[in-house]
This record gives sequence, C-alpha cells and structure tokens, in this order.
Amino acid sequence: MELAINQVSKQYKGNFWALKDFNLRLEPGVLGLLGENGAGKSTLMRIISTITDATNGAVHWNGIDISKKPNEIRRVLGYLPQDFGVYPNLNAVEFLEYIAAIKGISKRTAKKRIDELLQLVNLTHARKRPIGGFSGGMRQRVGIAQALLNDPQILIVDEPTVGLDPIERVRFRNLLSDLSGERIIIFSTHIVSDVEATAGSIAIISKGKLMHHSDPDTLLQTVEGKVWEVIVSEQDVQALRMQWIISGTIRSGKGIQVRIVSDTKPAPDARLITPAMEDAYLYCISDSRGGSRND
Ligand SMILES: Nc1ncnc2c1ncn2[C@@H]1O[C@H](COP(=O)(O)OP(=O)(O)OP(=O)(O)O)[C@@H](O)[C@H]1O
Repeated sequence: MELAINQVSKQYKGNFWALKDFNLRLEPGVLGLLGENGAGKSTLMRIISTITDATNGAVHWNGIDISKKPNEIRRVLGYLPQDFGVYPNLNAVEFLEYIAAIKGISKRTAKKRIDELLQLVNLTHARKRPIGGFSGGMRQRVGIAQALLNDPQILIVDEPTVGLDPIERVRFRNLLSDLSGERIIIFSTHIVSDVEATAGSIAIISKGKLMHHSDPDTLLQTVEGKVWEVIVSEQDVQALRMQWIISGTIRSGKGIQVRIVSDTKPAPDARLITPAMEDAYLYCISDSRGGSRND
C-alpha cells in the first residue's frame, strides 16, 4: 500500500502557485500535514481525492497515476473535507444512509456498517437525534463515520479539529489514532499539538512547498541546541520579534521570558532550554532557518 506524490505543482488563475514541486511518499499510519492557513494543504488533499487536477507532476496509488485512473483511488478513499456540510434535520442514521446510497453501498450492507460506525465514533446514544443539535465534536465524528462507510484504505481529514473545544479535540485525535493500523491517514491541521499527539510522521508545508518530513522525534531534533530563553523588559520584546523567531513569551516577576529559536546565541545572557514541537515547526517554516530573521 503506497501513495506517492511526485513533483506535484498546482497553479491557480493569475499565475499563483498553491503547490510547487511537492514530493511525499506515504505508508500506513497517521501523517500529520502541518501548515499555516493558505499553505496549500486543502489543495493537496483535493488533488489526492481527485477533485482537482495537478498542473504538473502526478500522484500514484500503488503505482497507478490517479489522474489517468481516478476510480482506482476513489474506491478506497474516505474524505472529510474542511467545509463538511450536514443536513441539520436528518438524524445521524438517516444522514449516513443517505451518504451510503450516494456511494452505492447496498441498504443491507449500509445498515450493518452504520451500526458499527456509530459505535466506533461513540454516537450510538445519539443516533436518532437531528444532527442540527449536535456539538461541533459530534458533527465531526459523524463526518468521520461517513468517510469510513466504504472502509477506506486512505482516509483524508482536512482541518477536522478547527472549532472544537479542547476536550472534543483530544477525543477526536484519539479516534484518529484508533483508526490507523493498516490505513493511510492524512490529518491536515495548523495546530501543532494535534500532530504531536497523533501522527507517526509529520510533513510541514509552507507556501506550497514541503519544508520537512520525518517522524516527530527527528523533527524535534532539528532544534536541539537552538532554543533559547532570555528575560527582557516589555519594551524590548517588539525589537526581538523583528530580529528573531520567537516561539513564545511568558510574563514573570523578573520581566518577559522570551523563547527564541536560533542557530546562534541571540544575546549574551540567553540560556539554552529544552525544545518543543512548536519551536521545530516555526524553525522549519522560517525563511531564514534559525539565524536572525531577514524576512
Ligand atoms: N480555487 C482557487 N483559486 C485561486 N486560488 C486558490 C483557490 N483555492 C485556493 N487558492 C489559494 O491557494 C492557496 C492555498 O490554499 P489552500 O486552501 O490549499 O490552503 P490551506 O493550507 O488548506 O489553508 P486553509 O486552511 O486556509 O484552507 C491560498 O493562497 C488560497 O487562497
């Protein structure tokens, strides 16, 4: 089972490149696709889902070019888009029956599968309630259930945790972890803690380019010995922001503790501290890669 994204570029009208020479090879497990708003995540998901075509390059599913044979991947794909719409008056079972019918799943198979899926996403108790009254987390779990109706080998979830409260977010992440195994899951998000908790590998995308791809530990190692803390007065924080990658500030009795990601010691009294994933992410998407900022 292999999904290979080979030199994929996407140009929208107006000579704007949303993806540029993107390469990634995916195997079973959860891939966290991490990038800021507008980085190109949804564009990549839509190309893999065959909703839109790449301008250049190709995506291969088990060696087959999906633009030439889109049904090869559609058969095995489950997709939870960013703007997942539900019919508020339908209850969870009716909604899933409706999606199953669109996917061409027989009524009998669908009934059994829907029961299993509602149990899996922990919604059996709410199966007969209109979806319009569901919380954001419950709706997203219905979204996952519809994406799983055909027991997909590839599951794509695009920014599924946006708008969820912290408890719902954790529950949703746990659900994704439970679903991995012999499946490729692509979990796109701009929230670092989402991928930190769930993903076996992390791809960082910025301005349409792949900046990094590795397991979480290797990503963390990129900023080993590069995360510093300095304590400054409030007035000095702004000047530091202009010059360095700042990954956090904490107000303390002594002043403002500023977290700086830099290859070199940013100030004579700076001290090295333990890196966190957020530091590594900011380092990877920074144009200047850890020295002083020049963008
Ligand atoms: N149909 C389109 N026509 C023109 N530009 C587009 C189109 N779709 C997306 N873009 C632009 O391409 C870039 C990448 O968008 P994309 O939606 O792929 O990013 P994203 O990482 O998913 O961000 P977001 O979370 O904001 O959706 C953005 O600058 C966006 O404005």
